[in-house]
Amino acid sequence: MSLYCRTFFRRKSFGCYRLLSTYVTKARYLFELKEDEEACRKAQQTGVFYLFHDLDPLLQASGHRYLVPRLSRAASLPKSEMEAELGGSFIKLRQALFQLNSVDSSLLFTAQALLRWHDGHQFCSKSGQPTQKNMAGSKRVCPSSKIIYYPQMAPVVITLVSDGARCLLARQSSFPKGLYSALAGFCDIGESVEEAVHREVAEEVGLEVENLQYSASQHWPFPNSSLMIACHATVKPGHTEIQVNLKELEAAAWFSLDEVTTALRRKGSLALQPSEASSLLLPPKLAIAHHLIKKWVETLSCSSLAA
Ligand SMILES: NC(=O)C1=CN([C@@H]2O[C@H](COP(=O)(O)OP(=O)(O)OC[C@H]3O[C@@H](n4cnc5c(N)ncnc54)[C@H](O)[C@@H]3O)[C@@H](O)[C@H]2O)C=CC1
Ligand SMILES: [Mg+2]
Repeated sequence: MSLYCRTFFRRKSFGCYRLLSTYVTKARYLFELKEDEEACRKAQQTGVFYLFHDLDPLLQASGHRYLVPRLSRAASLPKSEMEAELGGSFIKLRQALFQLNSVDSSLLFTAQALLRWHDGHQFCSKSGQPTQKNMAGSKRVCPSSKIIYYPQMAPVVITLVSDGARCLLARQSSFPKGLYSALAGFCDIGESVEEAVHREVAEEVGLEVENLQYSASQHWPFPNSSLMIACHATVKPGHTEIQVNLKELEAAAWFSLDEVTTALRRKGSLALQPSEASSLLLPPKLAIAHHLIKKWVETLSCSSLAA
């Protein structure tokens, strides 16, 4: 269901009619499912299911894409029988990233993150006793210590640093060949987003940034659940010399608008053709790093056109 549905309908409230958008109705319904075990049980009878095996979703190949079957009931069969019966395979989510549409990938990201969290929180860290999941899967409770555990995301800042004409991209040795991304790092406990951005940039490339601007955020399930907080920032004029922290990064460099624009036009998978062996590769559209880089290109292109 679209979050921005334009249909409205009437609901009686406090003796008068109030307009509630379908988005608000949906949000209230999801809240009810988290709180009301019986409502959730009923919803499961008519709801649809995504199937996972060891955190890998069941996908059906369709040309160059993957479709995500929505099943009307949960079943429990051995893996191979399930795959044969449903005409699909359980595939690593990371491998299928390029072949999923954005709605499916967002739902699968959330579902996988939730399953992983439940798997890792079977026991209370205080009493050592087994915890119990509520019907909606939105929390786990320890009957002995009464502690309630809620699914967590680790805040991560991701920053595209610019010197006005170029942007700074970096790579880790684990990245596919040629791939460069924006600087990312986990927030330390007690830190604000601003402090984390300043520290991460200083730590990873030895630069001080200013003019911090929040751009967007994204839930990212790999390797655990992170809330990616994406920002733009600039370096102080004349202070552009990079000192790469080789414990964290393999390389970092400044890239021109032309280089980045050309790389953005390159489509498809993260594998370079032999003829492009030395080319710059950028993160896929699904990743918030891609959004940051695209936004930087658009802003810079507009300002150079206006000049
Ligand atoms: N969606 C996107 O566009 C992008 C997402 N990312 C994600 O951002 C995350 C952080 O990026 P990195 O450069 O690896 O972070 P980082 O620069 O903070 O370095 C990772 C190291 O930080 C430490 N660390 C501190 N708190 C941690 C925590 N809560 N969980 C795990 N390690 C923690 C560990 O020693 C770890 O080796 C990664 O999980 C990566 O998948 C990174 C780039 C792009
Ligand atoms: Mg990092």
